[in-house]
Amino acid sequence: MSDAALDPAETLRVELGDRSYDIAVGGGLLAEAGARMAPVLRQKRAFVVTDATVAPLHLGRLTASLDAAGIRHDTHILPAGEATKSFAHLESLLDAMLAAKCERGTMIVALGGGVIGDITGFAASVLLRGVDFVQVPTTLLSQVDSSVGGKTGINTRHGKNLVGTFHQPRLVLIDTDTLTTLPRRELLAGYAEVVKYGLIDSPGFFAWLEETGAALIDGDTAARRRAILTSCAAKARVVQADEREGGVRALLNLGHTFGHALEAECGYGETLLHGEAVAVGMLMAFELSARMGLAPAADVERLRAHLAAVGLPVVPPRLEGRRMDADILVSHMASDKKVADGKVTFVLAHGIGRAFLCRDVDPAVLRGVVADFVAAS
Ligand SMILES: O=C(O)C(=O)C[C@@H](O)[C@H](O)[C@H](O)COP(=O)(O)O
Repeated sequence: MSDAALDPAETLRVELGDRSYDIAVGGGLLAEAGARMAPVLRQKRAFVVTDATVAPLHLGRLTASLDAAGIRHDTHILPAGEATKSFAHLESLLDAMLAAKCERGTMIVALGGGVIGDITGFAASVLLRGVDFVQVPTTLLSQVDSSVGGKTGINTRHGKNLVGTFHQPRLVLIDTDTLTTLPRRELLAGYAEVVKYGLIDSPGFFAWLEETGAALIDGDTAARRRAILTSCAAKARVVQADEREGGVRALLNLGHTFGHALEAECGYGETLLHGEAVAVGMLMAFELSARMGLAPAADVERLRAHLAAVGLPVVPPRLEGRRMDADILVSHMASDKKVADGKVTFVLAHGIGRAFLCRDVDPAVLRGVVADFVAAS
C-alpha cells in the first residue's frame, strides 16, 4: 500500500525565527516536489544532488515535478556510500555547482540518504558564502534524523563529521513511498535512530516500538508514518531549544560517541552502516550507565532484546575475522565533538526514556564496557 492511501501529507514546523521551515510527510510527495518547493524558491532554478543508487529509482519523478512547476534544473550524481562524505567529493560537488553557474538564488536540492543530505547541505552552506537548500530524504535514517536540524558535514581521517556547518534547510520533503525500494539492511539502520527517540525521553514511544517495530520494518505504512512524524517532532523540539548544540541537543547524540568510534575503525564502508553503529553504541551507553549504577540492568536487557528481535547488531563486527582493539576504540572517542577540556561528555541514561549528559565517566569502567563488547563479537 502506498502511504498516499492514508491521509494527505502531514506537516510539522521547525520554529527557528527567520530560519524556520516545514517538514512535509506523506506518500507520493516526490511528484509534488516542484509545487511544494515553489513558495521557498528565490528563482525558478534548482541544482539537484543525488547518488548513483537513488538516481535510477527516484530522480526522474523529482525532475518531472520540477519541469511541471517550470523550475529549470541541473543534476549531479555522486557515488553511493559513506565514503562519499569526503573532501574530494565536496570539492567535485562545489566545482560542478560553479561550472553550472549556480547563483545565490539557485535552490540546491539533496535527494537521497544521510550522506547526500550531509555533503549537499555542507556544499550549499559554503557555495557563494551560503545558498538555500531543500532536503528530500529517501532513507528511513535521513527521514527521521539527518534531514532535520541543519547539521551538515563530511568525514575526515580524524573522525566522523569533524568538518561541517549548521545550515538549516528551507524545506524537508519526506516521501514515505521511497522506503518501499530501500534494502532491508538500510531500513533497519534507520530504525536504530527511531529507537533512539524512545530511549532519550519517550518510554511510551519505546514501548510502542516494541509492539510495532517488526510490522513497521516489514512494511506497515501507517506505522512507518507515525514513527517518522513522532521522530521528526521530537527532533524539532530539541533543535528549537538548542539549535547549535550548546547543551540539550547533545542528547540526540545518544549512542554516537561509541558509534562514531566503531565507524572510524571500520573505515566508513559497508562493514558497518551508521545506524548499525548507533544501535551498538546505544547499547554500550546503556551498559555503561548500568555499570556506573545509574540505570537498571533490566533496561539494558530490554534494549538488547528489542534491537536483536528486529535484527540490528548488538555487538561490534569483526574486521577480516579479527576482533577490534578496545584501546583503539577508546582513543577514537577523544576526537568526539562533545569533548571539552579534554574530557568527553557522554550521553548516558537513568533508564529507557531518561537520557542525560554526563562528564564524569570513570575511564576504567568505560574501557571495561568496550572490552566486553569487543570480546562478545
Ligand atoms: O542532529 C543531531 O544533533 C544529532 O546528533 C543527530 C545524529 O543522529 C546525527 O547522526 C548527527 O549527524 C551526528 O552529529 P555529530 O555532531 O555527532 O556529528
